[in-house]
Amino acid sequence: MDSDLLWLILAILVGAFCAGNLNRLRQQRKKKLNSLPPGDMGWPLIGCWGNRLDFSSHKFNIGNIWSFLRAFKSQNPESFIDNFKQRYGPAGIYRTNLFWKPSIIVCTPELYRKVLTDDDQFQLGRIEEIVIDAFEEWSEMKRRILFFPEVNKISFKVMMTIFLGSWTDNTVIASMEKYYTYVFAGLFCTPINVPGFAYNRAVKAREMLVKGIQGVLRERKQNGPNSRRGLVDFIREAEDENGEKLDDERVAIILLMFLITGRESSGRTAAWATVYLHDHPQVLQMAKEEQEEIIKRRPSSQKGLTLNEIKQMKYLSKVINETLRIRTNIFTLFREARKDSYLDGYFIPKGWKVLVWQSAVHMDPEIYSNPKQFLPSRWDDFIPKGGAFLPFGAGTRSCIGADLAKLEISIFLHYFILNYRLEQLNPGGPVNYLPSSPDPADNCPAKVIKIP
Ligand code: HEM
Repeated sequence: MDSDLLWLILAILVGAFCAGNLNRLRQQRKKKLNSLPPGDMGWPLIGCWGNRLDFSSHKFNIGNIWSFLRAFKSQNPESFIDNFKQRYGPAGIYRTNLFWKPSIIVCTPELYRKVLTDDDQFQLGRIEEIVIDAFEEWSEMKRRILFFPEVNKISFKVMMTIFLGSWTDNTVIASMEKYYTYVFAGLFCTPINVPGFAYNRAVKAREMLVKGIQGVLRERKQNGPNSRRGLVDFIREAEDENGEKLDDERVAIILLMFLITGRESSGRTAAWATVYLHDHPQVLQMAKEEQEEIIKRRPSSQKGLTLNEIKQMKYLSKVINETLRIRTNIFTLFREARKDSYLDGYFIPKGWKVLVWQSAVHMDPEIYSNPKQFLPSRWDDFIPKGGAFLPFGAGTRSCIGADLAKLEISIFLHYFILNYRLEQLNPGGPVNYLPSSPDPADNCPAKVIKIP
């Protein structure tokens, strides 16, 4: 994966962006240091004892990565930012050192938007490559594929690339996908750990997956640093104050968590959006016109999509919202009452689960008229009242991959809408809502046809 892209993803996940030209900064350092936002550059390892703000030695600075990982591991990622707020005031902008990069963290909506609208230079190359290659392969087959599982494969590849880096061998990714599929199936079956049962297969597959990731990490140690590194490289190199690192098994578990939470949901949403677009030719036409306009405005020297272009896809984002509403990925979210409490005047005993039934809210005719109708235009100037549209959850457990998911889905739809057509075998066929999320019962056999 491009290092720019990796950093973009990190920026989306933690709301940070890295400082730019180091030489220029060094020259102007004295003058500018005083105007840096409040914050600290974390713990030095070697080489920068004198001045924590010496950017020239940031490579040797483990920075704040350990507190970042600790917050993440303790299921309370916000505590990382809360800590800054407590120590340096509520400005919402702080300096730090994360993943060997001196960084500015921004955490107010205004600043967040400002940062994200300033970045024409980001290239989304590797995700685009994965998507384009898959479409070419499908269309060249000239026969039906099972559309939903195939889109999930793309999603898996994108996530592995972000996690492991763009130089990871395709065959390694393919074998890991096979094991991952068993692990995922194991989440929804009876835990009978006896050979021949799905749960036992999942346990074994998990071991193989961990071994596979350990193999990749070992190979990296042998081959030395590589510029196309992935998130995993940063995580496993991080050390705490006592010099402790996460072992490979824990790194593999973090990867598994990302895959389990992100792979099917992004893939499913991209696949349903494609199906809905093809079932609604007028909507498809409007989406296509928007994408063509974006290409027309593009300078001839530019290759591939930029983040700014994705932000211009206003109509497409309504298509994605409408898909997330009508095909809610996780129909209910769970919480547990930690103490006896009251909700809307009703008593909730300690230990009882509270299920937030998302799909009921998303299909409530009082909020969304004709809720079963796929109608992206309902999002024109429509801001749902609090709690009425939360496909990525809310609060401390909300989805950390929401921006990445929207990015991936937008790239997928951009290339599909402009270049391909979906010919389904059974349009409008039955849908399975269990074990967890809506999928076409027949996995949507379809031909992907290249538009001449
Ligand atoms: C359309 C795509 C996606 C949807 C609809 C979605 C939805 C959600 C929802 C509703 C939650 C909250 C669960 C709860 O409150 O109990 C959640 C959590 C989470 N999501 Fe996503 N997600 C998507 C994509 C992704 C991706 C691509 C990633 C990985 C990069 C990801 C990583 C996570 C993680 C790690 C959590 C757990 C956060 C925590 O417990 O602190 N998700 N997601």
